[in-house]
Amino acid sequence: MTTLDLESSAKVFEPRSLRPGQGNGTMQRGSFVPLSKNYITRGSPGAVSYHPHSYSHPLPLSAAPTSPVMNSALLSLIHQIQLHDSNHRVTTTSRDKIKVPSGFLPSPEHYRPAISKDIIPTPLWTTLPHCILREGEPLTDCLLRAGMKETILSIPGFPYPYTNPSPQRYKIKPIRGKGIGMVATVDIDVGDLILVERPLVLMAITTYAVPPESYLQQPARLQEILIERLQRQEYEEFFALHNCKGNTRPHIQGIFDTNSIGIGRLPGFDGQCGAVCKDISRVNHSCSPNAEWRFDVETFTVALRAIAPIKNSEQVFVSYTDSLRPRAERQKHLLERYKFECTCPSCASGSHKSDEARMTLRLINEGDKCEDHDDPMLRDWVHDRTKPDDMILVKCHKTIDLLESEKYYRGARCVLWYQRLAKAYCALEDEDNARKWVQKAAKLARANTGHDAGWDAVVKNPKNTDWWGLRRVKP
Ligand SMILES: C[S@@+](CC[C@H](N)C(=O)[O-])C[C@H]1O[C@@H](n2cnc3c(N)ncnc32)[C@H](O)[C@@H]1O
Repeated sequence: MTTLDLESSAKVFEPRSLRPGQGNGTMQRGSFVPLSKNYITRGSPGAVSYHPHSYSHPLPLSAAPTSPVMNSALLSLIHQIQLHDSNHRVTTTSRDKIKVPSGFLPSPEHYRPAISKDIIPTPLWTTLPHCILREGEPLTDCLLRAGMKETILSIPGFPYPYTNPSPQRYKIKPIRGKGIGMVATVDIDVGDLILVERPLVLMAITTYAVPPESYLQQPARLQEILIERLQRQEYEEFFALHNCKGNTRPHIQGIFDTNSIGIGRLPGFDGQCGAVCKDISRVNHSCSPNAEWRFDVETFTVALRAIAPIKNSEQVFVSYTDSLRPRAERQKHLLERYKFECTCPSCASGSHKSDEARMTLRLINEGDKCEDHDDPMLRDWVHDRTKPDDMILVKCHKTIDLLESEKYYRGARCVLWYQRLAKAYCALEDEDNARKWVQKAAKLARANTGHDAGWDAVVKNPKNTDWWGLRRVKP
């Protein structure tokens, strides 16, 4: 575990509150561009203001952190253009074929910069984003490492606007035997957004992968300083969260260890980060989860989306563990780490059927040679006419049957089987099945990435894609 020097940390402590009218408005490295009146600071509705950047970085930065002067409509337009311009660009003119997205779903790490070895992992307490776009929008108190804030602020257009579904699609309420949980208040389809939330707090955790139980254990004082910075409402919301660790460790650490959401890597730091949210941290666990969270650095929010259909009044679940592991291992991990015994259908059934199905899925994943932009299984089938026409259909249907029997729809490896099946039906010119599976692939792509990843265009017209007829069955 990395140890952090509190003495030197004090030098990089940034004030919490955003006061109106600060800064001189000149742009230099390490300072912000003043914001337009569309940016509103906390506690000063409508004020023209920004957060002065008091931290001076010892390293040359590749780009000055900027915050463009533009309104949210313009930001949203730029976002659309950037999305359209990404690797997964789709062309919808009738002349060109629609490109079916290849390989895995896009990685959320496209902003990950090269990390300078000179960066010392000094902690930096700060508040992000540095401004808000709408009155009442929450901010996140962060414990970062040197260089992270600059890298995040150098993302063009940061922070992007975000909106929540209206009316609200969930409520937080007591659940028998599970403390508090989240329940759907409408029917929610696969890929649909349940909510988007700015975390209460966010922490850069480690520079390397470590066992789950120890990875959150920052020195307690660092966490305390972070919590002391919270505004009154967020402070109360943080302390209202569950602490499953009792008095085995400081209370704040217990809350972190119970409620932290692993959000992976953030720009400017090669280690893992975690966030605690007011509502998303209330979602309980199932080994057959119906929802998945994903951190989006541009909006600085966690989005919770359905990965399986959720009916009105049903509980929303995520997975706290590697749910393809055998039941006994999952139970052990959940009991040690979160102090509960899982009673989800897969754990409760007590039969070996679920373990066997999950073991098969694990082996299938491990043996799968699909890489980012190359899927040898599909490529060989398309080009090698000696292979049976239904080879891909049989493999995909077998795997998807297993996934569906286990109600397991998590991650890019799982979505890959739906993508493959959709492509195979396009290649075989089977229009009805192509439409059915392309639609499922599109919904799961959205559930896993937050956007359609190029699949919506394929849904509209599978016959106009570059996969259509690639493996036309000879008459
Ligand atoms: C991140 S919190 C989830 C919200 C929590 N239920 C609450 O009351 O605030 C994790 C804790 O919720 C409880 N929990 C989560 N999933 C559960 C489940 N499937 N069965 C029983 N308890 C569960 C455990 O106490 C666990 O330590």
